Amino acid sequence: MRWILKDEYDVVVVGAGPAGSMASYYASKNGVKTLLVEKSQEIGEPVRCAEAIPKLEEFNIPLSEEFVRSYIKGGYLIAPNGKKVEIRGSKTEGYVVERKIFDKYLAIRSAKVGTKIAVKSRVVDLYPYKDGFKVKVIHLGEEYTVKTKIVIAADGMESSVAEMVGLRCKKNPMEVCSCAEYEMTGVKLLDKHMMEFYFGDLSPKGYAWIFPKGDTANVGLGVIDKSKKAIDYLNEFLEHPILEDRLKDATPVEFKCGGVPVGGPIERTVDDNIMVVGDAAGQVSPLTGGGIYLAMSCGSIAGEVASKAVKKEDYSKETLMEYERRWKKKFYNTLMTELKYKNILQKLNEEDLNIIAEVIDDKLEDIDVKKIIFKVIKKAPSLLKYFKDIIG
Ligand SMILES: Cc1cc2nc3c(=O)[nH]c(=O)nc-3n(C[C@H](O)[C@H](O)[C@H](O)COP(=O)(O)OP(=O)(O)OC[C@H]3O[C@@H](n4cnc5c(N)ncnc54)[C@H](O)[C@@H]3O)c2cc1C
Repeated sequence: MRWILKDEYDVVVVGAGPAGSMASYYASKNGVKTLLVEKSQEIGEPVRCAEAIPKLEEFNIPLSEEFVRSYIKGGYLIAPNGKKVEIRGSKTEGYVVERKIFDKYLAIRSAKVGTKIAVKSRVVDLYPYKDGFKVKVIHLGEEYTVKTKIVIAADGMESSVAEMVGLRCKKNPMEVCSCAEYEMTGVKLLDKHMMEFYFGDLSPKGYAWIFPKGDTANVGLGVIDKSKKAIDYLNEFLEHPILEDRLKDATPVEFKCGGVPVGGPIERTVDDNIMVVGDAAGQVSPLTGGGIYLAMSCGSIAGEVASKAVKKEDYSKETLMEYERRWKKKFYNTLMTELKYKNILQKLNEEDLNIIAEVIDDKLEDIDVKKIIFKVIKKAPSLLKYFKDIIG
């Protein structure tokens, strides 16, 4: 490991989550000398995730791999009065994976095309110098300085790297949804569907979920609220009468918790010699808190752009802006629209949520939110004030 940290690189990627492993894979695959630095002892651990990923087929990853636990056929939205609304379509189909194995798989795939990987190695500082950055890394108590032309900050929600270079600001923290989750055996599931519970007071400004995961299920909840811990909300949720039948034979086998940045992406994700990707850039669905697909997609773009920059020997902000243009073109509008929906959902009380569930009682093949809004307003004109912005 030590010799790896004594070398010089074209690209140093900080963080071996899905964003970092995809970025390093595409940089190395295109012949660029790449180092992936991970502070944890084991890549993929501790797990902080409900592990559901849509559109995994896009990434050319064999889905026969041992990390796939369940195929998700669709979902049910469950209202406070217990009403279930089935949703199907591209937004709800996907896979639940074993992230411990999945994250390792992605990192190993990257190593196979040439990425050097340093675990138990924490990036603690960056110093600009004429050719790029000197990256200060602590590995087993010893300090190393690694020179690189480009840094890709994929160090997750609490990204210190983005802060070090002024692309994120401590004074203006991201809006964070606090999550807690039990993986449980013995949960009575609804076929191959995930369930999402919008229950107002039980999960303030968030929602609760049950995702099938092979022999087990992830049962969790996210809240934007500081008055109580997410685990306390979760324990209350588990006691809710609506879950009595589903959980009567359930036993927790693992507890997971963490935060998801749901306030929308940061505006600037690029500067000279640096790009910020994944949770570090707030590339997370504000509505669902899902970030793996976005981290993988944006990480892939960052890796490709880094390799082009190395070939051109131009590491300037102007060249790296291709990354920002590409990810924004693909995702920015959707993320900002989801942010609007999330802000509306947070204002609705349980009665309003019941009305919406009533209105969208049909099976939804592919969610057309505008159609739903028109139906909701027809049934409950008092809700118009919330949706005015969206329908114009
Ligand atoms: C409870 C919970 C449930 C979730 N459920 C889902 C879900 O079902 N589906 C979904 O799509 N998303 C879900 N998410 C969100 C998802 O986990 C993230 O969006 C995703 O992991 C982001 O990937 P990333 O690579 O950007 O960051 P991470 O996966 O957070 O990876 C960042 C890596 O950087 C490392 N690191 C940090 N700082 C340093 C440093 N200074 N030096 C070296 N290494 C460093 C970390 O150890 C970590 O390995 C959930 C999140 C939580 C908390």
